[in-house]
Amino acid sequence: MDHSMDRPAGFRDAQGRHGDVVLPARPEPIALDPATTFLIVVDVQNAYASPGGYLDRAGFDVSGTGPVIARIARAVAAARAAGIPVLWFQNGWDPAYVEAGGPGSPNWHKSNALKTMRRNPAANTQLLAKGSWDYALVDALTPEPGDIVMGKPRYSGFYNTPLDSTLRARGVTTLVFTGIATNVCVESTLRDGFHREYFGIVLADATHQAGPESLHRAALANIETFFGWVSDVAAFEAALGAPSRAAAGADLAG
Ligand SMILES: NC(=O)N/C=C\C(=O)O
Repeated sequence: MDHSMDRPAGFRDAQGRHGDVVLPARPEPIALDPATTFLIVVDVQNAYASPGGYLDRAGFDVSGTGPVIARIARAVAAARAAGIPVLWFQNGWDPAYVEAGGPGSPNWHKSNALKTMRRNPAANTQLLAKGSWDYALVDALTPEPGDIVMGKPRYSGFYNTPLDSTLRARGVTTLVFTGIATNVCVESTLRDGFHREYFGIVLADATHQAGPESLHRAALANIETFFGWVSDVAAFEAALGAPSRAAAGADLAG
């Protein structure tokens, strides 16, 4: 069924933004135009989502990532059906770790991946190294032709990447975020986007934290209050006229 007639065309939201799609969100609904919107999938790599990956080895709980990945797949399908481009980030560095920075870089001191490797050199693991299983996107999510796959060397997707020029060349104003981790790379990229005049929206149930769940909630509260908008996958699907599994009574966790 074509739901496009159910939506008010040319809606102007509380921010005065104009868009054909109205997305229910906190702190208020936000209008978006699929022609000027990107869906960003942040770092859904084995490192961040799979047992045996970097976060798991560093002592972070990744047991809740499965349902999140399933909801990311739904958001990706809804975006593609609406003509919204999908951009996949992969966090990491060259196998020699030049891009990670040495002791002169705060990244060298703060990265838990680098610290985990230094703590146990005998394990000889190459966490987040390009070309490794750890760096690869999870098997359940596969970019398609027409998607953009972009590496990034730090938490923010804007730092030392062609993200800004890629978006500006396409007239993009609005970024819809999914991925891992809510409180690190998702929040960092959304914040950097805010400072470059991009409207950032997080689909909360398509993100997962690094650390305790309280960090996920805190990041979302911070984003909702200061930097952007918070919505969810069922609302995104419904706003785009995609069939929503939630509306059909399906298990949201699945
Ligand atoms: N993708 C992320 O949010 N990464 C979080 C931590 C790290 O990369 O060490």
